[in-house]
Amino acid sequence: MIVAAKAALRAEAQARRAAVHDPARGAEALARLDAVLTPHLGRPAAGYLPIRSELDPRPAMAALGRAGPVGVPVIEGAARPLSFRLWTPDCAMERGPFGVSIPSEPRPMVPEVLIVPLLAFDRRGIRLGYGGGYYDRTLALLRARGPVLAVGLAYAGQELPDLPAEPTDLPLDLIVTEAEVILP
Ligand SMILES: Nc1nc2c(c(=O)[nH]1)N(C=O)[C@@H](CNc1ccc(C(=O)N[C@@H](CCC(=O)O)C(=O)O)cc1)CN2
Ligand SMILES: Nc1ncnc2c1ncn2[C@@H]1O[C@H](COP(=O)(O)OP(=O)(O)OP(=O)(O)O)[C@@H](O)[C@H]1O
Repeated sequence: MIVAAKAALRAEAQARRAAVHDPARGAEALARLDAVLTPHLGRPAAGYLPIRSELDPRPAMAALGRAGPVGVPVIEGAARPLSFRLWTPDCAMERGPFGVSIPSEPRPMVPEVLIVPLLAFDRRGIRLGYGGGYYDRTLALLRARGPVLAVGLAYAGQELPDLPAEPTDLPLDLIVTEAEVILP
């Protein structure tokens, strides 16, 4: 039931995000993201390299990278948590699974602060992703090891009133949009 409801929402959420994708909105969201991340500069962090109409977090990742290690996610296989490879703005990249760019050099790192991509979110911090369950498995693993800050980065137009949630869905700690910072 929930799995089918999520699948139907994904197509709608992709279209909604594509419709609000915009560099000016992205810049406003990144200004808010910088303010949120400033107290965490120096902690190991992870961002992501955007695909489709995802908001581009690379300016924030570059700032984090001047203060500490920054990684990006790598799919290790279905039903497995993500791993993270060290990323710098000029590092050599290659094409990974699902057309996502990953650093060619597999220098592993473990993030404590994560900028998380998403298709849709709600005010409770529930997120809808592409459906692999990768971030849920990854956050479960990282949170079992120590304190983690998971920050969803999205356009305000990606909000939906009440996303269907499974027991494995772990809420985000914060959601940053061009309009506001949401504390679930
Ligand atoms: N930029 C970015 N990097 C990321 C993620 C992400 O959401 N965004 N991920 C977050 O987990 C992981 C990649 N996960 C992904 C999973 C599926 C698809 C995808 O395109 N799925 C197809 C369906 C494919 C199928 O059914 O076989 C689709 O949505 O059309 C893309 C990325 C790791 N890196
Ligand atoms: N920690 C977990 N342990 C076992 N199964 C999990 C876990 N997290 C998620 N799953 C499974 O993965 C499936 C897909 O998860 P979900 O719909 O939350 O993906 P998503 O958050 O949209 O995708 P992604 O995180 O890859 O962007 C779920 O239906 C669930 O069965």
